[in-house]
Amino acid sequence: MSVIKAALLGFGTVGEGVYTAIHSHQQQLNELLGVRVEIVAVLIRDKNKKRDIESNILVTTDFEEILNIRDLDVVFEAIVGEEPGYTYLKQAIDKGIHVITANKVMFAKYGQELIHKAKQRNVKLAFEATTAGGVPIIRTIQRLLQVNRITKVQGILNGTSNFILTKMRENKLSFEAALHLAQQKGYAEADPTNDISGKDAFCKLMILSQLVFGEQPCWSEVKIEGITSISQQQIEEKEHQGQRYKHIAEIYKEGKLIKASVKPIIVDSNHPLYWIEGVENAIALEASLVGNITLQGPGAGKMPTASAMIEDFAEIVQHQQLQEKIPALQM
Ligand SMILES: NC(=O)C1=CN([C@@H]2O[C@H](COP(=O)(O)OP(=O)(O)OC[C@H]3O[C@@H](n4cnc5c(N)ncnc54)[C@H](OP(=O)(O)O)[C@@H]3O)[C@@H](O)[C@H]2O)C=CC1
Ligand SMILES: N[C@@H](CC=O)C(=O)O
Repeated sequence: MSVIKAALLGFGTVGEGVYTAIHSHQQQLNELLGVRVEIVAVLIRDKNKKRDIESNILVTTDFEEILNIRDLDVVFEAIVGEEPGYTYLKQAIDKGIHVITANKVMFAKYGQELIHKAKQRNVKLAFEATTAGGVPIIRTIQRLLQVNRITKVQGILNGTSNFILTKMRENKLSFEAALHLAQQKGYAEADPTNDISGKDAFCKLMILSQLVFGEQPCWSEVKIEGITSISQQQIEEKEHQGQRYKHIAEIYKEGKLIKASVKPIIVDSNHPLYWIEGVENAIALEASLVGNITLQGPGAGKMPTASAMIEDFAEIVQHQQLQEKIPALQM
């Protein structure tokens, strides 16, 4: 059986999830792909942290060491922020290594450039995990709605915000207590500023905009509002009126202009997003042929995000195998 060599960039919530998923689903991967997946290296920042990683795996803070691994097939990138993720992924693609990323901050800005680079280099770049955690929204748009013209996307794209709003309403938790819980559960980023300010949902919305419309609106013209100004009292008042606060990201086209917004909206039970609770995300698509489709599922957390990355991985290997059978097939 052939071996696929993989490296993990980052071993936090998501990186560790990918590590666990590869081990727990090795059998399924074997059966599906006819390969054994071997994690050969893990990139981290702090060498002194205790980690449960097999002793034969290279654990390093030096990305060069990973690039120098012979016949490395794929990297799973789950580190934080634009840099060094962008530089590392460029270097990996240049070396002909397939890339799977969860890093939306980096991808919202540099995704197009990396996709272009990957095409030139004939490697695969997959990014399902950047948007809506375990919900297969990227794949749905890419593969299942190729002929449809999508006219509008509206969704709850940040699991942490939705979790906080739900906990404040259902359990009467303070904002701080709910955020703390979201951090403990691995939903919120280590620095949760982007989650609660709306920036995280904005990055995901920009990734969807690129996918759906082939372009993004001018970032500085998009109104971005988070959930920090919503008080417990406001949430309770709305609850008594049968309404809920939902943090909603929306994008549509008006003529040639892309209109986008990210903000809390008060909705009643007639609104499909009223029912989306806790860490769940949901994305409603309006499309020319099919009409309305809503996808819903866990929007953050270790295993849902790892699931998105493993599914990307399976698709890359299958595509690679197909390409080897039909060499003329372009990526
Ligand atoms: N948590 C979630 O539910 C989701 C997260 N994401 C995205 O996935 C990525 C990872 O998230 P998450 O796992 O939660 O984050 P964590 O903060 O839990 O983990 C980040 C990991 O990256 C490593 N790291 C950070 N900076 C560097 C660097 N400069 N060089 C090498 N390693 C580095 C850290 O190393 P060390 O351990 O040494 O500190 C750590 O292992 C982020 O981009 C996030 O936005 C996407 C979808 C869902
Ligand atoms: N912090 C993010 C994680 C997933 O992208 C969120 O809460 O949605």
